[in-house]
Amino acid sequence: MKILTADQIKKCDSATIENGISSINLMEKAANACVDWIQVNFKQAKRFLIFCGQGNNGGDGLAIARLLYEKGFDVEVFIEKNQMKFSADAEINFKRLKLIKGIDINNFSDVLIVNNEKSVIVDALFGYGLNRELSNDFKNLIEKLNQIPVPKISIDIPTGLYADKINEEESAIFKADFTLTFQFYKRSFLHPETGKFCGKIEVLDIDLNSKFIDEVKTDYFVIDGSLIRKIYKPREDFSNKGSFGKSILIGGSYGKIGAVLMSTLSALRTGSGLTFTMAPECGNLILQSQVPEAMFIGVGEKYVDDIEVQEKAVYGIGPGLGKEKQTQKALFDFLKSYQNPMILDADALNILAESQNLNLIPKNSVITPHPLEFERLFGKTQNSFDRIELAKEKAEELQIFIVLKDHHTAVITPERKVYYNITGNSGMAKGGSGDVLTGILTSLISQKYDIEKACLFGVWLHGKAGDLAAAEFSEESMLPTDLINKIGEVFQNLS
Ligand SMILES: NC(=O)C1=CN([C@@H]2O[C@H](COP(=O)(O)OP(=O)(O)OC[C@H]3O[C@@H](n4cnc5c(N)ncnc54)[C@H](OP(=O)(O)O)[C@@H]3O)[C@@H](O)[C@H]2O)[C@@H](O)CC1
Ligand SMILES: [K+]
Repeated sequence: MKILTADQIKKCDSATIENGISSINLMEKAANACVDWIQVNFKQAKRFLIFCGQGNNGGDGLAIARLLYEKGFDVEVFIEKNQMKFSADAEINFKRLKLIKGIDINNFSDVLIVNNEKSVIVDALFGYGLNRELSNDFKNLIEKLNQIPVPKISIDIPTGLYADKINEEESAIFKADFTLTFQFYKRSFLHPETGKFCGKIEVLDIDLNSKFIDEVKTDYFVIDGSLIRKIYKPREDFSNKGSFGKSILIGGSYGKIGAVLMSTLSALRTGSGLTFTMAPECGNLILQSQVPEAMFIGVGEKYVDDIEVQEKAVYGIGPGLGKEKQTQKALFDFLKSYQNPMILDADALNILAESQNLNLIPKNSVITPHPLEFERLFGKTQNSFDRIELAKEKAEELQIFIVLKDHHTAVITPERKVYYNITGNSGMAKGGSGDVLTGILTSLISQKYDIEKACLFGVWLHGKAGDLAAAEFSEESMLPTDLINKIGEVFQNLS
């Protein structure tokens, strides 16, 4: 799914209107989509307190107020009575609303502390039209609303957030439990500094002009289920273990054998035909007894001191590797003698960061840093938006894929495209989750998935398995090994 900027959404809006539907009817459609969702998800609510701005986001709020009232809910509307100069469509909806006797229209300043647990606050103050910091009056209102302990819904975007950039200063931002957004994810929903204000995101389809959406150019995408269905290749009949590639996971050191073990197990669970673990001898017994399906190649006693080059294999290097001098030398020797794409993670990245010898990374390789590893490799950035920009530069410069791990992991391609993943949960923020991802990616690439597609599929699959694990064990209790055991269920649901 494409992510558009606020500017592009505005153009998409116009293209939709030029194509037949009037702007007021488009607003009605948007409001109806919200009300349909609210009716299903807030059946028990009694009273909706709806805060409306003067633009079209406010217009949506005014239409939602009328429609909810018609469905039998109690509704109160809050506007800035003295300074209101509504947009054309908001004005029409305001007039429609005023015809209804049962809806109180109050001033923002009339907001009281609401303790009724059956009340819901709806934020329709600003949407994608926000183009500057909020005035103090709005900031005070939002701070007040954020204190009220009732469920909160934002229409399109939580007020105070921009659609596609980070706020310049400490701003007051409406803290939603749910954001009902129209047609597209906005970039700000997917970054940690801004996304934390959105709560659960529901994307509501309002039939915006599909030709415009198909043709509009963007570097930013969300990885959704329909994209994955196009990427997924079911296993062919009449095949043998040689048809599904050879994965070699390299890593482990004394005390960190578990990391490479989890990568190995994940590669197997993702379908790798032949799977090897290249690890120090101290891991032999552990690996052979825990993962009998994998073959063991001993390299060193307590840490990896050599990397064997094998034909027609895909290497995933780094989990639990450590940074011993001999290990560093083994990695550099290997990178100097082997130029095929590989997956580099964890200590393999830390070793490269210390040497700053990043040109040794073979073209089309995949690196999987978390934000701190990214910083060690490429330097500090001010925020996660800047981090993505730097990642785009580096992915192009080095001609590699960067899988930037975060709450919403992003895949950045050498063509500077950015794909945000929306599966996964905070139960995965535990040591070991990254090792699982390395195994999954190695496995998919060894099965001849195109590298970009393997990255998209891999991060999605990883998150999806994490979601199934969280549903069974809770985010707190789920382990990376539970996630590995759920990979199969994700494949079952795909086929
Ligand atoms: N295709 C879709 O997705 C559809 C979208 N729809 C809805 O339309 C919404 C976008 O509406 P919108 O363009 O009227 O902008 P909105 O956010 O209401 O702001 C209003 C105006 O406020 C101003 N302003 C800006 N910053 C400010 C500030 N800090 N303090 C004070 N004022 C400030 C600025 O005007 P300016 O002052 O710059 O002239 C701005 O234009 C969208 O989010 C969705 O809810 C649906 O109805 C139909 C389909
Ligand atoms: K809003």
